[in-house]
Amino acid sequence: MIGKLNHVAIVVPDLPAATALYRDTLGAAVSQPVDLPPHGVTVVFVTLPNTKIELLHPFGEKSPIAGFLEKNPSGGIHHICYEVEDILAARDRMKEQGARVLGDGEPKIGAHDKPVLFLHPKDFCGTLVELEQA
Ligand SMILES: CC(C(=O)O)C(=O)SCCNC(=O)CCNC(=O)[C@H](O)C(C)(C)COP(=O)(O)OP(=O)(O)OC[C@H]1O[C@@H](n2cnc3c(N)ncnc32)[C@H](O)[C@@H]1OP(=O)(O)O
Ligand SMILES: [Co+2]
Repeated sequence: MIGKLNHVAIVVPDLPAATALYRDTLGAAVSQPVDLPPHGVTVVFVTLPNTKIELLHPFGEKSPIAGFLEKNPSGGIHHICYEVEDILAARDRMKEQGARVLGDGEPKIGAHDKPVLFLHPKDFCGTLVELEQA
């Protein structure tokens, strides 16, 4: 059911430093930072030939990544995002299979203006999974 790997997300303590690392040291194409208040994150996208890397930093008081950064002060891989053709069909299938869909179960519009959902890391081998409608 899942398709392409859309992105791998890394939570970072210092977004300008991480941007410089990917742009100058690794030589990648890096976007400007974008604040996404409904998601509680500021995001920088690194575009690679076959996928993207999402550099994340908490935005606002109630960021869902604040706890992760506290536990991983130098940063770390936070989630992996797979594309699906139909987000609502994917959600219903996940529920039928017994996987926990996070939040209220309704898709939100993600960083690429497409609907996204998150699945509990304890149900997917310790990895937080994001599904994005292609
Ligand atoms: C905009 C966008 C986009 O691409 O379009 C984005 O990606 S936005 C990306 C940011 N948005 C999200 O992440 C939304 C979905 N995330 C959430 O709802 C939350 O972050 C949770 C995944 C439920 C975790 O919440 P919180 O850190 O408050 O819970 P917690 O500390 O009680 O964690 C419960 C257990 O899960 C583990 N845990 C927490 N976050 C984890 C992660 N990212 N990867 C693997 N394990 C993780 C904890 O260590 C703990 O395990 P132990 O009990 O064994 O210690
Ligand atoms: Co993401």
